[in-house]
Amino acid sequence: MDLFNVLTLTEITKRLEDTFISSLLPTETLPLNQALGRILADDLTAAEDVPHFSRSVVDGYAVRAKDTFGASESIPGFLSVVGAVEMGHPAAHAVRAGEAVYVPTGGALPEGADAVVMIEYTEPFGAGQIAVHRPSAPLENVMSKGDDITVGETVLRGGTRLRPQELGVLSALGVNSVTVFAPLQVSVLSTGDEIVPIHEKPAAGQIRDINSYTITGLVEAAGGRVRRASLVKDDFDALKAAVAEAITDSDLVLLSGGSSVGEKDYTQRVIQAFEDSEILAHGLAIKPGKPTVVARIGRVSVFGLPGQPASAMMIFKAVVEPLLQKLTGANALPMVSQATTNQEAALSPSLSTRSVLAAASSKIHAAPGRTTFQMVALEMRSGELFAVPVHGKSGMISLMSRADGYIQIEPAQEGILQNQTVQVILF
Ligand SMILES: Nc1nc2c(c(=O)[nH]1)N[C@H]1C(S)=C(S)[C@@H](COP(=O)(O)OP(=O)(O)OC[C@H]3O[C@@H](n4cnc5c(N)ncnc54)[C@H](O)[C@@H]3O)O[C@H]1N2
Ligand code: MOO
Repeated sequence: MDLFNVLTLTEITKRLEDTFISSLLPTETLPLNQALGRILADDLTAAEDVPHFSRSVVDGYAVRAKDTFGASESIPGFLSVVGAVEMGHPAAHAVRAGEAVYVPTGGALPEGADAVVMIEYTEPFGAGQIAVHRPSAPLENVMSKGDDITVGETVLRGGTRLRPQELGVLSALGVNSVTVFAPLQVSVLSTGDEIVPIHEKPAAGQIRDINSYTITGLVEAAGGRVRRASLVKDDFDALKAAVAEAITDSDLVLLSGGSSVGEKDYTQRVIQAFEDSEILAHGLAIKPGKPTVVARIGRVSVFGLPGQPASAMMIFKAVVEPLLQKLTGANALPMVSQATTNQEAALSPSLSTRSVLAAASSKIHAAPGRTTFQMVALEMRSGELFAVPVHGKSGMISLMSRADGYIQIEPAQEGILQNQTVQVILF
């Protein structure tokens, strides 16, 4: 196959960074309830303490801890109850020596008190007295002012993807709108004369369009916005027109099919027909997914993903997603792990990926000189987690559906031995 300009994963990642990562990305300010999954543009400093008053974390009696020292089941301490805290109000009574104030969970800690005894360790003793059966340590059952978040603290870093818990931090601080990076606009173009829309029954020789759905899903899961997902025939002019339209409103164009060097594989020729275009790579030293085109038209990054559904997904995960993350301002982690062993890889996982360590259930072969991606299913066997290779042709979509994740075998590695610990990057 006459692919030229074949680059390794490390090389293409570097080229992509050099070509596309510019300094400032567009931002927008959104109400907090629309910011889930978006990437915070700037560091956020707490303007107040959370909580901004000391609170009880249990239902019980606010006390001075030293008044309870030595209290036990057989020799309780006795305290006078001088009041009760109302939720949503500051404590109306201070606690002095020998006194206690009832406080519900989350209620304000009265002045003078430094601990709360849980109600189950007390007993009413008549005449406004309680018996305390257990000693309390200072600050026991108390969340002090600023314990959760301290004023002046950098609570969130720019580049953080906002998960539900980050929205929680922002709400605790009363931040009701946030500045986030604008999502990347993406066009998904699936090519092939044999591909039919999924509502059609394919005739012999035809197949339904899988890639539009898998690639759209991958883009959306990575925080991008799909402007269009269209099917295009294997026709130079039709493909050129589709790409011309896509680059008017997209930051990233993802073609699939036609990236090889067959007679009707137009991707590379169409890209080259645009002014100010550049082929960064045609062919990657990656398995699967070797016939990939990586290019630039103006400031738009254009990928010709392999037509095989599993390969197209894999190339997206390995090459496109790290770029997409970078371009949307996600945390400045390195785009590629330089790791040569799995131990190192475990320490430098790629962007926004989650991984687990597991033992390889069998020997896994690798393609010499290429980065090999091996799909695996995870299985628990007698309390140990195993990565079981999922084998099949890269045209099989069920292969991806059976896989929980994949392992990345570096070009210098010969393969994986049975029982060797591997890092499984989860889908
Ligand atoms: N002589 C050689 N032929 C091929 C080589 C090679 O090294 N030498 N590499 C093979 C590999 S590996 C791949 S991957 C494919 C990639 O080729 P293309 O990117 O040009 O893709 P197509 O030929 O158009 O399609 C390949 C395959 O995928 C199916 N396909 C395409 N689009 C979709 C879609 N949207 N939904 C579902 N399936 C799709 C298509 O029907 C083909 O079966 O090249 C090999 N050939
Ligand atoms: O490399 Mo192809 O992308 O195996 O299917």
